[in-house]
Amino acid sequence: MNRKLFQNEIRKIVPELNETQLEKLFLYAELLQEVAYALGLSNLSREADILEKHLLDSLMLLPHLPEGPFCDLGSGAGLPGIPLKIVRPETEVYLVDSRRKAVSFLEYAAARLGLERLEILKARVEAPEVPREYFAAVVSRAVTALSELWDLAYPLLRPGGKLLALKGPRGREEVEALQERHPKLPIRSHPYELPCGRPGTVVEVLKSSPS
Ligand SMILES: C[S@@+](CC[C@H](N)C(=O)[O-])C[C@H]1O[C@@H](n2cnc3c(N)ncnc32)[C@H](O)[C@@H]1O
Repeated sequence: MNRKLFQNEIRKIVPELNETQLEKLFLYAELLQEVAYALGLSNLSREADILEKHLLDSLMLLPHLPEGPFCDLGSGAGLPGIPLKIVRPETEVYLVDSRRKAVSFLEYAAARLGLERLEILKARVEAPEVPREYFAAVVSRAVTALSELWDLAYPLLRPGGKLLALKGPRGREEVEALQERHPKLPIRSHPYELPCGRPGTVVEVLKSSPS
């Protein structure tokens, strides 16, 4: 996907996107291509693939993302957290990853992109320094199966908050496994398809408010 096509696709999701945000998305794509790939934090080396399969894919979460602070669990090179932060600059965001290499890249990228109200934590998400019952959403891609992800995200979410997981073709099986464990848990699946034809699903799991 070239830059022009990317721009058109992004504007379908974020009609109010401004030039600064667009420039930041392109700069972030360059950092993924030049730095994250060399560090082994990204498996894609072509800008066209990075724009579509990393950035556009991450932004598929946006229509489901509530207002309020969110945490990217197992952020790696910043996916999906950094693209979401670029288009929601006022939102408080935590990027959490246990790997030093990932955190060093995240700190470098945040400085180059001039991102504020951004906490980068080198920690396992189970660790006490990650706020509990605080986040309106926990977002995550390519970290672990949905059932385990729910166990990790649940304590971080405020009541009424939601887990938003980007899942590939195995998403349906993972939803069924979680639903079997928790029959009453409100789970919704939002399927999508990237322009290259690759299917994905945003899985949304709600932490109920006490009644
Ligand atoms: C395959 S990478 C995916 C990175 C990124 N989310 C993406 O989509 O490209 C998984 C990342 O999750 C991190 N991770 C796995 N379990 C974690 C945990 N319990 N706490 C914090 N980070 C974790 C790993 O260190 C790794 O960087």
